[in-house]
Amino acid sequence: MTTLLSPEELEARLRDVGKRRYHSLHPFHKLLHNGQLDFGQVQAWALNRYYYQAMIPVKDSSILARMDDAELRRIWRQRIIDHDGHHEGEGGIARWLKLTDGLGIDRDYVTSLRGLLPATRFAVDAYVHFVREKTLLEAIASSLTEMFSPGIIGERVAGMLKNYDFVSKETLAYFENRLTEAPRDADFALDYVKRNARTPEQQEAAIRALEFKCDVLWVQLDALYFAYVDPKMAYPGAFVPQSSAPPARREA
Ligand SMILES: O=C(O)c1cc(C(=O)O)c2c(n1)C(=O)C(=O)c1cc(C(=O)O)[nH]c1-2
Repeated sequence: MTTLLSPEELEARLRDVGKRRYHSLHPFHKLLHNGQLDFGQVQAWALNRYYYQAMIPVKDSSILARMDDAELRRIWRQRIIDHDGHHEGEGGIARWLKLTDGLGIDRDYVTSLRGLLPATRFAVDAYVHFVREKTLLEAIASSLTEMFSPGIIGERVAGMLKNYDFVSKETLAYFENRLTEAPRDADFALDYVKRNARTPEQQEAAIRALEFKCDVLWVQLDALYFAYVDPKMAYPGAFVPQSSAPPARREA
């Protein structure tokens, strides 16, 4: 890219990345939302995604540490609070564990990360390394997938509630907060990128950063697909579903 885009043109290019590459397009998500996965496959999704959730505040702490402007830090630190909460048992990570609890996976097993697919670990770690190694502009731009997340979250919650009797509004509560947090975070990050990508090279780098992040999300679903939907081989040590159906519900 050699010409400087207007802020509006840059925004259009960034939105176009989502239209082409966001993980809403991945076949695994279509199966998840349309009720075409069995219980064990949904468990595998929740267990692997726990690592993404757990590392988001680590990633945001790295970004925060690179900000030399107190005003910026005051805004960015809210993301860490959203995921960690102020106290034990609060925040997004705790809410994600309510989902894995609801799906009957032992908490210690989830948080031990012993059942993770290797590609989940590598993809998530790549995101953390990216924000440490690239420019602050690229680090912030890489969070812009959140521009697209309210759409997929709405689709996911409605689809899962309709199609799986082993999930409930309570177990999916994680996503409710994201519907307000994600647009707030994405609006701020988009405004930052539009104001601070002032050369064609910086604009190109911001677009590439968002593409990279789409890849981080996409390969996590590739890994789930090849391990649990169309397995050609077992992943040594990874979580093995015990059953394709949830255990029978006991009457209270
Ligand atoms: O459910 C989803 O599809 C989805 C997508 C994304 C995203 O697009 O990166 C995030 C989340 N959820 C999410 O819950 C979350 O906390 C989050 C933080 C970030 C980020 O890059 O800082 N993305 C996302």
